[in-house]
Amino acid sequence: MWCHRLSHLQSRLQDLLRGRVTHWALQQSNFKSLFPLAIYWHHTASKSLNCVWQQHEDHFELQYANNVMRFDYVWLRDHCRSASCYNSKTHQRSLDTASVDLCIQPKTIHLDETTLFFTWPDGHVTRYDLDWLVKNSYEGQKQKVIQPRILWNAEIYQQAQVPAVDFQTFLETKEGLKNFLQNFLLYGIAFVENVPPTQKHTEKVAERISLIRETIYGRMWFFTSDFSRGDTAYTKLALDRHTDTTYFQEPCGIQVFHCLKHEGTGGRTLLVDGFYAAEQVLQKAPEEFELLSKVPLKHEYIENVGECQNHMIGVGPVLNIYPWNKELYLIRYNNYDRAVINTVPYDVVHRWYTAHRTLTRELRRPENEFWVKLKPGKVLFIDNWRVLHGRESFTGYRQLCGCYLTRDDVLNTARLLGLQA
Ligand SMILES: C[N+](C)(C)CCCC[C@H](N)C(=O)O
Ligand SMILES: O=C(O)CCC(=O)C(=O)O
Ligand SMILES: [Fe+2]
Repeated sequence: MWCHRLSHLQSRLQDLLRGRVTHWALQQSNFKSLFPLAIYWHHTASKSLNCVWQQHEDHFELQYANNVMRFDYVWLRDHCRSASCYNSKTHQRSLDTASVDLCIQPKTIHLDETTLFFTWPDGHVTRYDLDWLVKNSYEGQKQKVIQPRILWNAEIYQQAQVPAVDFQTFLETKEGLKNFLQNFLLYGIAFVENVPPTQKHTEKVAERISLIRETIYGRMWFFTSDFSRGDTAYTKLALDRHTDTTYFQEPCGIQVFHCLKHEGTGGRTLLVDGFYAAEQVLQKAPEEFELLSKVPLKHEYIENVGECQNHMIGVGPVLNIYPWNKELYLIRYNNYDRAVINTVPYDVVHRWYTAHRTLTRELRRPENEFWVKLKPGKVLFIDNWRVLHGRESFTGYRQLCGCYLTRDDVLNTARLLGLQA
């Protein structure tokens, strides 16, 4: 932003020569204090408001409600909520951001009660409520989590005694739905019980909270151990903990399981909170956590069984975190479907394997394993971006039905019910 600084400095020097300096602290003679523009802190008249601000050369600084916030001038112009810049009916920006001068600076700034007024060089006025700025500042967001969660191991989950919601209550009441979603958001798993054991009823349950995500497995799927598809899921073999569809660019957000029938032994479902395990890695070996969040890998699904021919590739790190607050939002963990690692130099690969081992060790701790036998009538929702699932090998005839859900639509439902998601 040199254009900014130079032109500003020039006009300041001109002001100095003409003796038109207003907010210029001449008594401060050290070099550093001469050049940053704003030396002058503006205090509010009312002491109770406790707000001070300063107009710097390239940003606006605001201290309010125990926050120190810095705002870029283009940002301040871009977020203008005036009628000509923002359509409050559609909640969409009308302003063409590309028309804003990247060196823009306000001509004047003033505070009236709790509203800041920025007057721009063309005379346009932007107003911001102080609380809106606090809520929407980077500094404010950085300290907030996007989604509150309760991380669990088997004991924590069992002690929490999270109730399952009844089928009728879930379908017919807003509270039933809201309680269910709140638990799902907090723990990453939730159950609906007393569901008639059919595919149609399972679909109804799924549709109560989201659109169903159709994939190569269909919309609603129904499977047994007939190897009708080229994947170990369609056998009687045990499956170690994993998340599904790691080979999609966006892995499916939620998985719904309903066991419609099992005449035989074994076949219990294993659930592990991947975020709890990742948190242990962060505590014990932060540099390994960081590596797992930085190294991108491929997962792959290659199928060639009968009519089913598919080749899916998804790329991304094992741990996905928001860069501004480091919050974990997606774990991609499937050792069966992990593709050849060919995107990483050998020395990083070795460190990656070490980090992956640390995470695997945490995921495999028996105290982190929650085992449950799925029974007809009990529908399980799993946050496939957080909780890993697996199964014990089994004997006999076992039918499972379910579907994947689009994460956006589940969160949409939750937000409309007033939940933080
Ligand atoms: C659930 N359903 C049986 C339809 C699909 C199974 C997908 C299995 C695959 N290995 C994965 O983990 O993504
Ligand atoms: O058979 C099961 O219980 C689950 C298999 C599985 O991992 C899947 O279908 O995604
Ligand atoms: Fe799976």
